[in-house]
Amino acid sequence: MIVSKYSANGNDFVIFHTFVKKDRHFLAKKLCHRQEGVGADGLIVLVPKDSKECEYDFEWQFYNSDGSEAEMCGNGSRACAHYAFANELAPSKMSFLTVAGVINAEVEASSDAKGGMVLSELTPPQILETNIEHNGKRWFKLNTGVPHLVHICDNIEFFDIAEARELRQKHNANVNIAFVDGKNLRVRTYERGVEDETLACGTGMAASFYIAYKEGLVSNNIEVYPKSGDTLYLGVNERSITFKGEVKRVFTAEV
Ligand SMILES: N[C@@H](CCC[C@H](N)C(=O)O)C(=O)O
Repeated sequence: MIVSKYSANGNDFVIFHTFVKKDRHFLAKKLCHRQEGVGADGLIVLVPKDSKECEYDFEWQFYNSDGSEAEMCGNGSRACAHYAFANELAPSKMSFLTVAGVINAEVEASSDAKGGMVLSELTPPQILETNIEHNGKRWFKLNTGVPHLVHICDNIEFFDIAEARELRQKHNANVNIAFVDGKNLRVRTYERGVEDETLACGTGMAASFYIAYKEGLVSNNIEVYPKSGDTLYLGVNERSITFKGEVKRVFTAEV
């Protein structure tokens, strides 16, 4: 099979397209394995939509590296949009169906086959809890396509992974710490399904940004810096959160 490997600010994915819609959680585990597979945080499979009447361009299946299926993946949505456009499966402005709902994405005109800037509009954020207390820290829980916990911290250099693991289990959510850096935000994320910190998490950056915005700590248009050190541009309007950043096609190969 021919697959492409993408990096969206360090969050990496194996991507392919097929006519066949079926369960692929074993394949995800195999392909994402860092030593014995291609190596990635997740697997994305583009499949055709159910009928011509559907208003989106295609559907996707998303799996974490441990084989679990997730409702959505923000960085994956940008990598997927670039893949779809580069492989002539969709126009540069497209929409596709995820378990969380329809995602709109746009691949910028300056992009080429190797990558470029891609914007994704996430499903409307839902705040679930605003006052979870754990080890003397305040956590927010919200859904930006998948569930996230967010803590606004005063030291982004220290991310307690053991604590993140506990919280992830207890709340079945990804876990983020966010630091207000001037007008912008630094974010680190422990990802469910990867079961470790990743270099970037799109829905995690969006969740952190939304909480910081709601708490009056940042404006409605800011830069967000994930662990990889890259810059993403996040914005919120009355409908949704948009985020934009570079994606790179690392390689395409037969595996
Ligand atoms: N990396 C993703 C999120 C992927 C899903 C997540 N690990 C989960 O299981 O909830 C992103 O960029 O949003």
